[in-house]
Amino acid sequence: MSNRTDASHSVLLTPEQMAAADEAAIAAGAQGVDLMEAAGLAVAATVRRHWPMGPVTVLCGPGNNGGDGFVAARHLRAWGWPVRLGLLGSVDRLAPDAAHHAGLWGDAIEPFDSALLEGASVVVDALFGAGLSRPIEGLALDMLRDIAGRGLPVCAVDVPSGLDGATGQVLGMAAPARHTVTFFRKKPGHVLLPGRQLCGQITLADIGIPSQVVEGMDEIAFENEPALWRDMFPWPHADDHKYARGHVLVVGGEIMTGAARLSAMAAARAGAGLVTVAAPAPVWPVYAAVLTSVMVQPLDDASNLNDILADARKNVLVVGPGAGVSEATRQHVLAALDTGRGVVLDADAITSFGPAPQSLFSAIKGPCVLTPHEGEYSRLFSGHGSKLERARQAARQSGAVVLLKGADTVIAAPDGRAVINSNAPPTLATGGTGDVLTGFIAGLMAQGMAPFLAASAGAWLHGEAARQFGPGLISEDLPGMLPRVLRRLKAYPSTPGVTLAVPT
Ligand SMILES: NC(=O)C1=CN([C@@H]2O[C@H](COP(=O)(O)OP(=O)(O)OC[C@H]3O[C@@H](n4cnc5c(N)ncnc54)[C@H](O)[C@@H]3O)[C@@H](O)[C@H]2O)[C@@H](O)CC1
Ligand SMILES: Nc1ncnc2c1ncn2[C@@H]1O[C@H](COP(=O)(O)OP(=O)(O)O)[C@@H](O)[C@H]1O
Ligand SMILES: [K+]
Repeated sequence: MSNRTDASHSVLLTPEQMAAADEAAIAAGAQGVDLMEAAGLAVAATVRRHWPMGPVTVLCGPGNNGGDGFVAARHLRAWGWPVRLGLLGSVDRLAPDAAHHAGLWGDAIEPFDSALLEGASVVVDALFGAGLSRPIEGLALDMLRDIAGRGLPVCAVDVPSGLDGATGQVLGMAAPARHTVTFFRKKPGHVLLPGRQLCGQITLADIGIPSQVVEGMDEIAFENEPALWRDMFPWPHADDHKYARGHVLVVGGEIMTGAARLSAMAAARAGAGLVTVAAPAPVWPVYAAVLTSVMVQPLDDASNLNDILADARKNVLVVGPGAGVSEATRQHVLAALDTGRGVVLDADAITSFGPAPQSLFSAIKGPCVLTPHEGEYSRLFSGHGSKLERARQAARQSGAVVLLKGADTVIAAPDGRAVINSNAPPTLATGGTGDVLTGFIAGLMAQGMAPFLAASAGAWLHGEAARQFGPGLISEDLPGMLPRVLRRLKAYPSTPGVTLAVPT
C-alpha cells in the first residue's frame, strides 16, 4: 500500500495512461497475472480491514476488472469468508489473465442475477474498471440498481462500475461505494465530481508497477497537495523589506465594496508586502474607514488608474471582485494587462468580456490568472468534455492560467499542466469566498510565485482554511485562518520528487 510520502502519488492517470503504464510494466518484465494477483489481493485486504467477517458477494465483469474480482474472492475464501461469486458473461470468453485467475478460483460461478445479493453483508464490485467505454445497460444496470436500492455496502475495484475514470461522470449508472481500491495511481475520475463522492474512501494500492513508467507521459494531471509546490512557496527571508514582498493593487468597485476589501485582506494575509485598494472616489471613505494595514487610493477614471499604475512596484493587479460589469471594468482590465505585470482577473472582470472574449485573450501577454466559476466560464469559453479538459482548453485559448472553481476546482496552465483540488469543504459555498481566493493567489504572485503554482497553492490554502475553521464559515473568516494554515504548511516535510514547476 502507498504511504503517500512521495509527491508522485498525486499523479492522476487517465485510463489510457494507465493502460500505457500497465504495458510499460509488462514490457519491463512484469507479468499481467501477477499485477492482477496483487490488485485482487489489495481488494481482499481492504474488505478484511473494513468489514467484519460475513457473507461477501463478488460480482465479476467480462474484462480484467473481473479478473481482480476472481483473485479477491479466492483470498477472502482462504481467510474463511463465505464467498459467492457471479460472472457477467461466460468463463470461456474471459481474457487470458482473467481466465487464469478464474481457473485458480475453481469454485462455483453463479448466474448473474439478484439472488446473488441475498444475505450479502458486503458486495465487491468488479464489473467494470475506469476505462468504461459505453453506458452500463442490461443485466449490469439491473444489478447496480438493485445494489443501490438495497443500500448494500460496496467495495469497488478500481472505480464503482459505471464511473468514467477520465471524467468523473457516470455512464448510465454507478452504485456508490464505501471503499474503492485503485491501482498504482488514482485517475481524474476519482477526484472530479461526482466521481469522488461515489468512490467513498479510496485506497491506492501498489501492485508492482515501477513509478518510472510515468516519466515522459504528456499531459499528466495531479491532485493538489503541498508537495507539488511547497518548495517554491515564498516564505519571507531574513533580509526582506516590505517592497521585496510585492505590492498588490486591487481595483475596487463602487457598489459592492466588500468584495475588493476581502481580496485585499486575503492578499495581505498571504504575505504581500503592501496592498492597496484603488477605490472609486465617491466611495473612497467607505474603503478607508474599514481598511487599516491595506492602503486606499482614490480612483477617478481610467487615466487616473494609469497614474496609480505608474508605480511599477505594484507588481500584481487584481480586477473583478465587486467591479461591476461595464465598459469601465473592461478598460481597467486592459490597462492592467497592458502593464505586463501579474494580473488576476475574477468575477465581473471576466463577465465584462462576455460579448468579446477574444479582445481579452489577445490582451493577455504576461502572467495572468483567470478564476471563473462555471457561470463565468461559460460566458467566455465554449469548452467541452470533462472539467479537466474544459479548464485546459480555456487555458490554451486564453493564454492565462485558468482556475475553474467548484467543489472540484481545476487549475490549468496554457502548457497543459493541470491540478485538481480536492480539499475544499462545502462550507465554502457562501458569498465572497471566491474574492478571498483571488486575494490569496495575488498575494502569492506578488511575492514571486509563478501564476500556476500560486493558483494551486492558493486553492489549497483556501480549502484548508475553510476546513480548519469548520461549520459556520463566512468569507471574512478565511483570511484570519491563514496564519494557522501557513504554520501547518511550514511543518510539512519537504518531499523531493514531482513538482509543478516547469523544468528548466
Ligand atoms: N495488467 C492489467 O491490465 C491490469 C488490469 N487490472 C484491472 O483491469 C481493469 C481494466 O481491464 P479492462 O481493460 O479489461 O476493462 P474492464 O474490466 O472494464 O472490461 C472491459 C470489458 O467490458 C466490456 N464493456 C465495456 N463497457 C461495457 C458496458 N457498458 N456494458 C457491457 N460491457 C462493457 C468491454 O467490451 C470489455 O470486454 C482495471 O480496472 C483493473 O481492475 C488489474 O488487474 C491490474 C493489472
Ligand atoms: N460545494 C462546494 N464545495 C467546496 N468548495 C466550494 C463549493 N462551492 C463553492 N466552492 C468554492 O467557493 C468559492 C466560491 O467562489 P465564487 O463562486 O467566486 O463566489 P463569490 O463570487 O461569492 O466569491 C470558490 O473557491 C469555489 O471553488
Ligand atoms: K469496478
